[in-house]
Amino acid sequence: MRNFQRGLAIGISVGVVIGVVLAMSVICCIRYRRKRSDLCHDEDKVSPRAETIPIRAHGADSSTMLSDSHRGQESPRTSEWSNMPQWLEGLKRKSVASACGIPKELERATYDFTTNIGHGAFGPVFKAQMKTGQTAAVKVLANDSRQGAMEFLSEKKENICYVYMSNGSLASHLYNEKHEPLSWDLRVRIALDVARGLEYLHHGAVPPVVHRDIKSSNILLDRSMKPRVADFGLSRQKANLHSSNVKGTFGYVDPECMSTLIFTKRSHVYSFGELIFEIMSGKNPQQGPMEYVELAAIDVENDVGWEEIADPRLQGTFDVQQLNHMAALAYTCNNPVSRKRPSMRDIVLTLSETHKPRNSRVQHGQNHLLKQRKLLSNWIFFFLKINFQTGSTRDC
Ligand SMILES: Nc1ncnc2c1ncn2[C@@H]1O[C@H](COP(=O)(O)OP(=O)(O)OP(=O)(O)O)[C@@H](O)[C@H]1O
Repeated sequence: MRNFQRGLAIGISVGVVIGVVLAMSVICCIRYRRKRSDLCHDEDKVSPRAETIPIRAHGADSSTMLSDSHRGQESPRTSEWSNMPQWLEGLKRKSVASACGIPKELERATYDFTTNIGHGAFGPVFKAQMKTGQTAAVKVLANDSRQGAMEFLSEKKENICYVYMSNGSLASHLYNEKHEPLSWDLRVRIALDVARGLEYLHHGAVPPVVHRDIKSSNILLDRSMKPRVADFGLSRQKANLHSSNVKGTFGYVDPECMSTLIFTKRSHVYSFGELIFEIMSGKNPQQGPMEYVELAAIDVENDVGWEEIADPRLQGTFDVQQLNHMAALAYTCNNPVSRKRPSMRDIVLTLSETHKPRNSRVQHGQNHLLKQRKLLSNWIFFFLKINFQTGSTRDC
């Protein structure tokens, strides 16, 4: 009996010890997993994540649509890859490859990668006719890519396929002779739509996103010439960004950012100012300093007198008042001191007012004139009344 009791006690103790050890291992395991997933989330917070930006009507991101439906799928790494040319190396990466489904589909959709529609810093871009009936633009990382594989992955992560923008880039319409010159009205509308996209990134997206590479070749136009901001390779989900080196494209980069190495929303505003001047003048900021803006600014008084910057391709067919408003706005965007630049919200308000149909602007102007006249007549009446009263007092 005593032996039995001792055995029972030992059994229970061993059982308890095993139970405790097991419970502790389970707890450790759970804690470890939680920690890992927290780490992953933290990485997400600072990593570039273009794919999380929702598309808006006039919106900012052109990089989702097709890829969203494939998010998280694993890529089938089959032997099909082994026959791919070397410059398709980027497609081998599982997250990139997963975006468009199986590589065979991509090959078929791009007619064996023969439908080249452009070439960027990462490599070639192809037009793809997907089985779903959608047309896509497919970006591929070239071996001699000017931008790194990491940036390619950060932009494309799961987004190698883009909504196809049949009218190509804004840059091509501004500079390529094969396109008709953009009308003035279209230029104003494009500037306003791009501003709305950026306003959304700054004030609508949570957390805010800074694109860091606003330029005319990253503005793509759909078949009804509606613009979308593309190329989120350098974008970040933070309001202020410290960077060890300056990112962006020469000519559009905020000079203040070059010295502080801090990229803010207002650095974005600077690039947008350059873009407005580019849209109005047809001169590419990448081709050198915008001295013509400073020269024109000398003759400007009360925000009037900017006409000389107008693109010669417009042949004088532009609204002078709109041009003056927009140039004055762009000039404030390019203020060397970032805190003196307007916010994207202010910019949208100003551009919307500029874009209003002429009639309502004239109406607005007339109302203003009427108010001024009324004020003047009130003053005259008041002045005469006083004089009359003093006159009659004197007479007494
Ligand atoms: N979604 C798209 N629809 C139609 N054409 C596109 C699309 N994306 C890119 N392209 C074409 O491919 C060209 C290269 O695009 P990509 O974004 O790779 O480079 P980029 O923006 O011109 O230059 P960089 O990579 O130096 O910023 C564009 O100028 C455009 O003509």
